[in-house]
Amino acid sequence: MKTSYPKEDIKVLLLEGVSQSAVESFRRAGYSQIEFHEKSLPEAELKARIAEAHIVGIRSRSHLTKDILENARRLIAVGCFCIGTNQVDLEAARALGVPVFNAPYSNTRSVAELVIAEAIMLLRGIPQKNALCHRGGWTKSAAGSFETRDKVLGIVGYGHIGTQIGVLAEALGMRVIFHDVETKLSLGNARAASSLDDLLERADVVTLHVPETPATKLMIGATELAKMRKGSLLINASRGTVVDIDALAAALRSEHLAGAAVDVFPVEPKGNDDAFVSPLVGMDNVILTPHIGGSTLEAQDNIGIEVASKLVRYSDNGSTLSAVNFPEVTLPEHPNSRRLLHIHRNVPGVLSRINELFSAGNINIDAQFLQTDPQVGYVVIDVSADEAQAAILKDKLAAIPGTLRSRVLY
Ligand SMILES: NC(=O)C1=CN([C@@H]2O[C@H](COP(=O)(O)OP(=O)(O)OC[C@H]3O[C@@H](n4cnc5c(N)ncnc54)[C@H](O)[C@@H]3O)[C@@H](O)[C@H]2O)C=CC1
Ligand SMILES: O=C(O)CCC(=O)C(=O)O
Repeated sequence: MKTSYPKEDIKVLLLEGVSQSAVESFRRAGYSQIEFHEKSLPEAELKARIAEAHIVGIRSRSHLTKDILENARRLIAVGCFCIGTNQVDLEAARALGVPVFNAPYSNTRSVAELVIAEAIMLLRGIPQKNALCHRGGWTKSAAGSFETRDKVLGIVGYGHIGTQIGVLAEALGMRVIFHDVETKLSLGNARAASSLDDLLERADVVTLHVPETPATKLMIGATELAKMRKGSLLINASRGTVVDIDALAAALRSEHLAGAAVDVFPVEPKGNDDAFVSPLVGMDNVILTPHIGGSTLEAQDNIGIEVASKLVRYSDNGSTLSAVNFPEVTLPEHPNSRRLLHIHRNVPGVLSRINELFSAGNINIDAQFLQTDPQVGYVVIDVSADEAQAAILKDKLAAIPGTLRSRVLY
């Protein structure tokens, strides 16, 4: 059957060593042209490779800027094999008619477990004791070493990760307070702090779980660090832009903070062979991890399956359920119809032009699905048409002013 993109022609570009479960999911779904890279690509190479691809899968390192997306003429969808989507210019992707998918849940437990482990380690002063032992030292002492029980954990960003941390922390006997821009249902005995400052002033351990947005950029700077309790601890496994890293280094040097655990950095190496540079390097009381909060085999395996299946579903069936930048439609299968997709700028008149086209051609519409957001309209039309009629319709759809993408799916 003639479609706009026969499956065997669809090129899938997978970067940053996304799990093999993703590769297997694409193969099982009948996609054979899969290009897999262990690392992120340098910008020029990324631009060149993505220009050939119909589907691209990335993690947090590859920045899909407006320029790169506009150059990716064949691209139909982007998969972020992670939670964060700040590395993609979502507006630019939407304006080009490209939905972006992610995995909003699959690695949250892994981050939560790491944060709890780090809170225990920091409260016991283990990072500095461990470092000293490695240098042949020995400090058998209880000074500066605390149980988690009855300590106050302040969670900034009480979403999927923050709430799980709260539940795990309460099981250890910690008292949990949180701050969020939204009103949130408290789980267990957790209580909302009256403000970020209130949280910073009360918590023994502050842990950050907000997304990267303009509002969270440098949310924790010198002023906020000064508000934290003397001897308290900071954990950041959210995004490197959330904390002023030089101010954090200064707060640790002055011993206002007793320690920190940092998984994300304003500038991160592009891959495992690149050097890591940070003002926190060499501080024994700081746990440094290479952005591996969500890097467990379980999480990566699940993410691979979750995101690949969303991309396959969009490519095979047109469903955009859970796209982060795009009108969402869930579509039933109509195997006896032909399915046409039309993505357009949401301006008056497009829908009537689409419908006129079918009535003028005397083509029966078996089902029609429409979803819009203020910028983009997405229409899926199942029709009784033969192959030649579908091809003509697709060309006519493509000629409607305001069209971003059109496609014969099956
Ligand atoms: N280190 C790692 O490997 C990983 C890091 N992450 C990062 O963690 C972030 C959080 O993940 P989830 O909990 O799943 O996201 P989520 O979306 O479920 O929760 C984020 C919470 O932050 C709140 N928030 C947003 N802006 C805020 C602000 N200005 N002030 C206070 N609260 C604000 C939201 O209302 C929401 O409740 C992700 O966006 C990602 O950047 C996620 C997974 C792995
Ligand atoms: O594992 C990754 O590549 C990124 C994890 C992360 O930061 C996320 O899921 O937002």
